[in-house]
Amino acid sequence: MLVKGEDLGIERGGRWLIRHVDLEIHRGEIVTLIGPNGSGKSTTARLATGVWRPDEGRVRRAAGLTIGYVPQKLSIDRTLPLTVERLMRLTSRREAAAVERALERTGIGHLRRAEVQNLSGGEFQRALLARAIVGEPDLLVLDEPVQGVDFSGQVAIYDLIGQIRDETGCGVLLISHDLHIVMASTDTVLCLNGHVCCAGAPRSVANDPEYLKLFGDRAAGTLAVYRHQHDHSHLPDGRIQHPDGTITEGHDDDHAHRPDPGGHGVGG
Ligand SMILES: Nc1ncnc2c1ncn2[C@@H]1O[C@H](COP(=O)(O)OP(=O)(O)OP(=O)(O)O)[C@@H](O)[C@H]1O
Repeated sequence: MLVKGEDLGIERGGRWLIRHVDLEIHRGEIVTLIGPNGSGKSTTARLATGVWRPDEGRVRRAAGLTIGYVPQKLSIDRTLPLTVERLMRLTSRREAAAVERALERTGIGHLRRAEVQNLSGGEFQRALLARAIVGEPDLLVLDEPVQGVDFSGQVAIYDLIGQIRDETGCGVLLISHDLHIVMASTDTVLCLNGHVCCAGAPRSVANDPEYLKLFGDRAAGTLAVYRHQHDHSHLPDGRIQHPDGTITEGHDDDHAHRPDPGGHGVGG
């Protein structure tokens, strides 16, 4: 267990931002927080990491837990001259070799000396991810790590996060708005709306009436995609076997809309 929060509540200005939230993150597990704007996702992440203390409930963290963080907003002016290398060391001292490894790991080793202001949306997010993993943390906390990234770039970044998890065994607490990707690349989903509406494996959350109520048509869409992904198997020769046993030729466009960046986390 890396982090365990029980019955968490936090009050600001006479209002409960979240209440009765339970959360548990294990080594090697990707836990994703979803929910509408203002539903308490970032607040929950702040409590989990200890940036804020809960007014109710308690949080336990593994002894000596180290955390790498990609914030939702970075308080740097992206128009100021700043190289990627310096961005990596802005808030903590890091060995040059560790910085280089992290940049290589996130696929932007060649951009070490590039100006941050010239990076594309995807490159910038990769730089933030690199910055979060330099210290090889036990837990990665990623608050909307694909902002400003186009769809295929998002899939690639989620795929990368899954690879980092596989290689390092770190736990990941993710905040995401993309229900499709979340359902495909997460172990556990926590659906928030000031409280926990529903939680569990993506499959069970996608079928939960609370989830469907909260996200309406968007949820119905995820469910369709989710069922589509999991109602058949892919044979080694590329053909597709359906639940009734029939086999059809696999077509590339069959999965054109499929967001699964590599099948991390969800069992078939
Ligand atoms: N320091 C604070 N003082 C008072 N209220 C706050 C504070 N920080 C956040 N809130 C309020 O808490 C609620 C939850 O905010 P939070 O940022 O956790 O939501 P979120 O689910 O991450 O939203 P989004 O998807 O828009 O990022 C919001 O109504 C927000 O206005």
